Formats: sequence, C-alpha cells, structure tokens
Amino acid sequence: MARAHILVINAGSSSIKAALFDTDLHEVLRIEATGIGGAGEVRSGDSRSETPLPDHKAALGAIFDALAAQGIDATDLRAVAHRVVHGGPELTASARITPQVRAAIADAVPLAPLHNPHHLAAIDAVAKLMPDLPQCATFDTAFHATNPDVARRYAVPDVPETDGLQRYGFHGTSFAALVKGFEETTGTPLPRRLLALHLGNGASLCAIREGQSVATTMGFSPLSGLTMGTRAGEIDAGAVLHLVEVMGAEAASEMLYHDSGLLGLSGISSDMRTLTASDDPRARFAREHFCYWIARQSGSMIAAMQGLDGIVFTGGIGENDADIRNNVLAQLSWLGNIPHWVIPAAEEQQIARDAITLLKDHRLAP
Ligand SMILES: Nc1ncnc2c1ncn2[C@@H]1O[C@H](COP(=O)(O)OP(=O)(O)O)[C@@H](O)[C@H]1O
Ligand SMILES: CC(=O)OP(=O)(O)O
Ligand SMILES: [Mg+2]
Repeated sequence: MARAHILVINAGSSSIKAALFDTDLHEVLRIEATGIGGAGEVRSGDSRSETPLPDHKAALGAIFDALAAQGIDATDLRAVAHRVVHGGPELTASARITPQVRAAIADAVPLAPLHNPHHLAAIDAVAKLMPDLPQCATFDTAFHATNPDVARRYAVPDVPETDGLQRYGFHGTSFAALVKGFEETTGTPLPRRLLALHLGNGASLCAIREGQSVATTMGFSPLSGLTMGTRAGEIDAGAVLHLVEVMGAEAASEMLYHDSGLLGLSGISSDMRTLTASDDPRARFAREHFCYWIARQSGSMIAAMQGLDGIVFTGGIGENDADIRNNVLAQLSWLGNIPHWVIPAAEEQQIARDAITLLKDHRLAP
C-alpha cells in the first residue's frame, strides 16, 4: 500500500469507528468497535467478534490491534484525522493538530466529558506510535456556525463569567456529510427545508435550510436536547442547580451524563437493541420517551425553518430501528405527507475530505 492513505478515527460516546481512505476518498478499510461499556463488538472487514469493551481505552486498543492485523502501519499513511466533538469557542473549522490545537481540545474536556478525553487519548496514542505523521481534526461544532445569533445566544448577561457560553451544537460532522451526499444517496435534490435526525448513543436534530444549519437541539455541551443513551437531554437549569445543591457538582454531572437518558429511565440499559429485546414496561417507557421528545423538539426545528420539505434519519438507531422511525413519523403525521429517507452516517468520509483539503494547503504545514 502506498503512503497515501488517510486513517480516520471517530470516537463516539459508545463506539470508536476507524476507516482508511485513499486520496480519491474511496474507503478501503473499516474497523468498528461498538457497544463500549455493554455488549462490545469489533468488526474488521468481513470479520465480526463479540469482545468485552469495558471502556474507550479497550476499544482503541482493539482498533490498533485490528489495524496491525491488517498490516497497516505508519508507512501506509499520509495522515491521521480525528473527529473532535467540542472545539470550544476558538476552534470553529477543521485544523492541523498543533500543540495549541491540542491544548484547546483539552480545555474543552469539561464541556464534552464523554468525548474529548477519548479524542485526546487517540491523538496522543497516534503521536506516540507514529510521531512523524501529521494529524488533523474535524469539529462537530463547525457545521452550526451558520446558526443566527438569536439561536446561539443564551439569555444571560454579557459578563466575563458567560464568555464562551453559547449554543454550539454537535453532530455537525454527520450533518455536513449528509448534506454533501444527499443527492447522490437518494437520487433527489436536497430539500429546501430538511429536518435531520442523528439518532445514535448521542442524539440531536438539525434544521437544515438551503444546506445550512439554522437550529439544532444540542447546546453548550452535548448534554442537552433529546433523551440519549445515558444523557438526560433537555432539563430545567433550575433542576440542575437543585441537583448540584443536594448532591454536589461532581455527582450531579456524573448523573446527568452517565446515568440518565435511556439507562436512567429503564434501569436496564443505554443500548436501544437491549431495550427493544426487553418486555419490561420501563424499557418500553424509555423508548416512548425517546420518540416523544424527538417529535416534540422537531416542532421547534420546523418553526426555525418556517416549514418542512423532507425528513432524514441517520446514526445507529436512525439507520437500523424501523419501529423508532415509524413512531416518530406517526407523531409527525399532522404535518401531512412529508418524504423521508434513511442515510448512513458518513462522518468518517467527511473527516477524510477535510484532512485532504488541509494537507493540500501548504500554508498550514507545520
Ligand atoms: N440494528 C439495530 N437496531 C436498533 N438499534 C441499533 C441497531 N444497531 C445499533 N443500534 C443502536 O444505535 C446506538 C449506537 O449508535 P452509534 O451511532 O453507533 O453510536 P455513537 O453515538 O457511539 O456513535 C445504540 O443505542 C444501539 O443500540
Ligand atoms: C456529539 C455526540 O453525542 O456524539 P455521539 O453520538 O457520537 O456520542
Ligand atoms: Mg456517533
């Protein structure tokens, strides 16, 4: 293999997905470690094995082992490109990873505790294993930079304490890929007002008007918006203040990020497949809660776009769970007959595309 491939590493909250692209953006290899913390599974090419993946460290190890088993090493690679969920206020476009960029990703760890630590672990592991390789980052926040100020601003005073306190929005890498690939995948031109539902372990909605994000359900951190695998989603700030008062900030944070959402509601699992397989009424209620809040917050997205011309589902749940899709569509049937599509999340290809662009720009060479 020539030294021309881009290795993409996408650390999600319950998965690490890696893919190798040639410079024409063709995917030549894919390795996925999913179900971290639950029923772990590693897929590499055609092979698939159930493997205990207690945490992201184990998943990253499994990814590197699978790469080595395929004979991939630094000599095959032009660069490694990472998905980074939170770039903080400074990093608003994809970038080469310099010490300054790494520091900004580290500064945003408290704002995305389920993601940024794992991005840093992957960046550092690559730097150690392949110290001469350039590394790039694509930020989930970037696609939402087009949201108007009224959508981005929280109604809090402009004082030093609220610096950087705004709605950033996430899953932008997935939404950008969806816009880019929509026509080719569906054979239909991009609808003028598109409601995009990224439903994975993390989940958010995006109102996309003329190809641009105008509103999204996540905010300052990937904690808000929809009911998620382990995250609470929308919750009154007063309730958060109450929790901090009664249990302390650290325990409240642990509860809202790790123990809430589908897991908190069901008491069984954060994994939608496990909930589907269960006939426990709490599992059914958790699925119903997930769908109700998608439908309810869809109304807010549709208002932000002043109407709706199409709906698209993506992400692990959006792509695979027809019952969830049908439940949401039934709750939106008051809108009339709106066309809908399912499109696989193509975050990795978007990240590779960004890296190739960055590598071509010699002004950015370190
Ligand atoms: N075949 C399936 N049917 C229903 N849900 C699925 C299926 N495959 C994956 N999922 C769900 O998708 C979610 C993980 O989505 P994914 O997008 O891979 O996660 P991440 O947010 O970590 O990137 C889990 O809740 C999982 O149960
Ligand atoms: C932003 C986010 O929640 O990402 P994921 O769904 O991959 O965990
Ligand atoms: Mg994901």
